[in-house]
Amino acid sequence: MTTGQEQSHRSGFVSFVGRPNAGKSTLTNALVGQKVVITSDKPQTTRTVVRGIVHRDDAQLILVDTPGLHRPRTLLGERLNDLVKTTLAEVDVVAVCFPANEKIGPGDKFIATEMAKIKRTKKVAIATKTDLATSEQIGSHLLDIAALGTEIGVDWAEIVPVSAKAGDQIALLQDLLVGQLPEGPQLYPDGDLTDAPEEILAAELIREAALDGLRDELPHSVAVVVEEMRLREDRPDDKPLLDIHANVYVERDSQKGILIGPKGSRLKSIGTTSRKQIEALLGTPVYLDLHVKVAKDWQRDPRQLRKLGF
Ligand SMILES: Nc1nc2c(ncn2[C@@H]2O[C@H](COP(=O)(O)OP(=O)(O)OP(=O)(O)O)[C@@H](O)[C@H]2O)c(=O)[nH]1
Repeated sequence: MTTGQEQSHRSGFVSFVGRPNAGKSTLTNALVGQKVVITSDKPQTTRTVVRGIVHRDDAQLILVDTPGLHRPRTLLGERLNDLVKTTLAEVDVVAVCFPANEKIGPGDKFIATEMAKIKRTKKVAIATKTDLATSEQIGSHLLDIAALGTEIGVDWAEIVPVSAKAGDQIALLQDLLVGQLPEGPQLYPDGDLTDAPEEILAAELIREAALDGLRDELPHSVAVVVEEMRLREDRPDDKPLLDIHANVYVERDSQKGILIGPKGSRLKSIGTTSRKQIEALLGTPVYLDLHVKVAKDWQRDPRQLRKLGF
């Protein structure tokens, strides 16, 4: 039993929402202090619910990254929206991201209105990407966020301007989010940055590298599955090597050609880029074996979706 002298410990779950490209993934990484979630300049590329974990002496903040809420166009889109809603009803805090360099629009309003329906969860508003806005813009953006709250009936527990890129106000945001958490024990062991299986993290990094430089319509067609990941046997203890075999799935032959590139050049650079990132994340040298495969129209096929982990 505590005597009242000790500092209380808080723990809980926070989820970032906001329209595509609002900066949710970048913010998750900035708060955790390490890259655990893929970021991309293509909207709606975040698919897996990966948690980043912030460890502090006084608190544990578990960040749940969700795909952007959007009107579903395919079966995949519907699954994503279901995933988002289930996640949001279970977290302690929903942090709604409004990019400071853009006016609040119908998309933001749609999301904030959906959030207003989730009564139990506390809501925090975050003005993201403040490095892209002038102080006048930031000022009126904050007023707009407050006005939106009044209009749709959301009581913002906090309204915080931040820049994940510049690292501005990230520590303050961390404090404010911790302040919204209930008292509770540490939920994850020290040092865990995420509870996503390493296979999922590796698959996300490969997917991110594969998407780099692709045109708008292709990102939705790319899925990555790590088929096998294991330490190679008969290696000296101080020279481990992790073997990873992964498949990159696309929906059509033409897309396969694009991903592979002339003489396999694109696939090779996808492999090199993602291998380095996986090595940095897991701290082990990696041998990465990548194959591109066609899974016809996988986004519309429930069986294939399950196989690809959705
Ligand atoms: N200048 C600047 N750019 C940022 C900042 N945060 C994110 N970005 C950029 O904005 C783009 C989108 O960022 P993400 O973090 O992937 O956005 P998201 O909300 O997770 O996107 P979805 O997965 O599409 O929902 C990327 O190109 C980021 O580099 C920031 O603080 N400043």
